[in-house]
Amino acid sequence: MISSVVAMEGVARSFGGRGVLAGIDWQIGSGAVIGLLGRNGAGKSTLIECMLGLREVDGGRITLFGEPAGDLSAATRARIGYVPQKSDLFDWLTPDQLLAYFRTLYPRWNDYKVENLLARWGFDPATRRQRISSLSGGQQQRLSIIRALAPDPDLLVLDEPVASLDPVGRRDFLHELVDDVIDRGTTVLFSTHILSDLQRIAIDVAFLKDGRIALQAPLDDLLEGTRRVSGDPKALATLRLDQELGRVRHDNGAFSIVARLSAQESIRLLASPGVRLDPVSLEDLFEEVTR
Ligand SMILES: Nc1ncnc2c1ncn2[C@@H]1O[C@H](COP(=O)(O)OP(=O)(O)OP(=O)(O)O)[C@@H](O)[C@H]1O
Repeated sequence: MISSVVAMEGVARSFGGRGVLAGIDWQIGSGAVIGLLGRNGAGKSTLIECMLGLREVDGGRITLFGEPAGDLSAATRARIGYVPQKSDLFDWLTPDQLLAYFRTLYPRWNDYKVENLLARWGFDPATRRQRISSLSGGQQQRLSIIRALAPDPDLLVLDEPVASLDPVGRRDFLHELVDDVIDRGTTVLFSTHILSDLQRIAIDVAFLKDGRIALQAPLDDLLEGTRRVSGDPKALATLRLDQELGRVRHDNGAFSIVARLSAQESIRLLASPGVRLDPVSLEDLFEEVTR
C-alpha cells in the first residue's frame, strides 16, 4: 500500500553551480494540506517543478503516487492539478475553448464544478468568449485555478495561487479550497507569502531554507508550542533548549530566544526568576526559521 502521495529522497538541484535544493528528503501523506513557506528565492517554485517532474533534478529520487515523477503514466497525471506561478494558459484561446480542450484530456472532469466556478468567479458569457491574452492577471489566475480543480484532482499543487487575486478573489478561492477541495480529502501543497491565509486553513506548514525542509508541523501546534523567551541576559545565556529556532540580539544588549517548548520546559522556564515567555506570531516564526 502506498501511504505517501509524494516521496522525495536526496533531491538536489542547482543553477550555475549554486545549490537551490540541497538533498531534500520529504514525504507528503495522503490528505495532507501543506503551506510551503520560504523567503524569495528559497527554491519553492524549483521544488514544486521538480516534484511534478517538470524540471530535471541533479540527484535524488521523486515519486508521485508511487511512480517516478519524470515518467508518470497518463492515469497518474490526470490525478494531479497544478496552478503554476506564471500563467501557462494557451492565451490565444478563449476560456471556453481552453476548458473544452482540457476536458478531452481528463477521464474525470467535473462540469458542474466548472460551470459553478465560472459563474461565481465573474466569467460572464462575454468574458468566456474573450481571448485569454486580453484577460487581466487576476482573471487568468482564476481560470488557471478552475482548470486545476476541474478534474477533481487527488493531488493539488498551487504555486502562489492568490498572488494576483483581489481580496474578494482570495476569499472566494480559500472558501473553495476549504469547503470543497480539502473536504473531499485532496492532498494539497501550496506556496504562499500571505501568512494570514494560512491561518484561515487548518494545515501543516513547511519551511524551505538552505535547500532543505527546515521545519514542518501543524500550524496550530507550532503557534501553540512556540514562545519567545526573554529576560535577564545572564539567565538566558546559560539556557539550553531542545528546539531553539532562533536567537535575536537586541540593540540594548539584551536578547531573546524563539523556541518550541515542551510542557515541562515551559513550566521550568516560568519558574525561573527573570525569564519571560510570550507567544509568537506566524510572521515572527517565519522570520526566525528562515533567517
Ligand atoms: N532557470 C533558472 N536559471 C537560473 N537560476 C534559476 C532558474 N530558476 C530558478 N533559479 C534560481 O533558483 C533560486 C530559487 O528560485 P525559485 O523561483 O525556485 O524561488 P522561490 O522560493 O519560488 O522564490 P519566490 O518566493 O520569489 O517566488 C533563485 O535564486 C533563482 O534565481
